Amino acid sequence: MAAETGDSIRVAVTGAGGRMGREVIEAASDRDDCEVALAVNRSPVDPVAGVEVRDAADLPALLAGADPAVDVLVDFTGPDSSVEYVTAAAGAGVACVVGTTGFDDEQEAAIADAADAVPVLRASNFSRGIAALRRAVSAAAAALPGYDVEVTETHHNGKVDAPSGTALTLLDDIEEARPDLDERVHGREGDAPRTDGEIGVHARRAGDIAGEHEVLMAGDENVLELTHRAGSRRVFAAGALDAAAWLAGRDAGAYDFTEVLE
Ligand SMILES: NC(=O)C1=CN([C@@H]2O[C@H](COP(=O)(O)OP(=O)(O)OC[C@H]3O[C@@H](n4cnc5c(N)ncnc54)[C@H](OP(=O)(O)O)[C@@H]3O)[C@@H](O)[C@H]2O)C=CC1
Ligand SMILES: O=C(O)C1=N[C@H](C(=O)O)C[C@H](O)C1
Repeated sequence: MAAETGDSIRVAVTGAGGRMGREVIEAASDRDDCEVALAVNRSPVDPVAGVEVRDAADLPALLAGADPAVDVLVDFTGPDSSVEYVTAAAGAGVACVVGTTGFDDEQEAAIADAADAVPVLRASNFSRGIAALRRAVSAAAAALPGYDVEVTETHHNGKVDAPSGTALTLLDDIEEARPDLDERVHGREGDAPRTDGEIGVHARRAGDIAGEHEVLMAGDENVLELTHRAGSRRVFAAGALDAAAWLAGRDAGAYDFTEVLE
């Protein structure tokens, strides 16, 4: 059973000292539908928005001993730690919202295993604008057969994974609508022209840009550009907490952010 309207859910935040972890804790402090019951980080950090940050190595014991219990763990960390934390949450019967990107196939499988035990909701991007962009891109790709498609993402200089998780999601969407596009060309250099099956993929890293994604579709004498820009990380934190409130109390299984928005 999902949490009833009006209930405040108890959230555990991993990576509490990171850019997104801090943003999630700060966003939760402004909401009535959730409270941060537990915050952990690998490295020691000072309290965030008045919330004490505990040692992430103790997460399994902290989850098991939480009274009242934690409802949902919200994870924005790295692929290795995300698998570790989600596995710990599954062991403790705690639902998970996962925003971390950059998983390899083995790590993807480990997260999928956790969804056999608890509800797990993942999204490469928790902004509603990207959810709308995905729908627009799918429709445009299907409507424009034969057009050349290029995806460009731009992020802050601290981002580790490239291309971004969102860019990979958009690429999956484009390939589903245009099965003839079956070769991802990352960056481009050399002396050969573009081939028909290519999708160009470009990752830029600069300054403190929160996240920009652009899909360009070009045919003869007309060009369509669809762009989303996140103004700050607040939008991702709000979406992740909306997802946590939606997920609490649901059955075990894998869920998608688009379901929260339906
Ligand atoms: N889905 C979405 O909407 C969004 C997803 N993201 C994704 O969230 C993730 C985090 O991004 P961001 O907050 O900017 O990153 P930061 O580098 O600012 O923070 C990363 C956090 O994860 C911890 N961490 C990283 N690696 C490990 C590890 N191996 N073991 C334990 N802890 C670890 C860090 O701990 P420590 O302090 O000890 O280093 C830190 O708390 C990325 O994958 C990013 O792509 C980001 C924004 C939005
Ligand atoms: O690392 C980030 O900052 C972001 N990561 C996500 C991604 O990889 O797509 C989402 C957002 O663009 C910000």
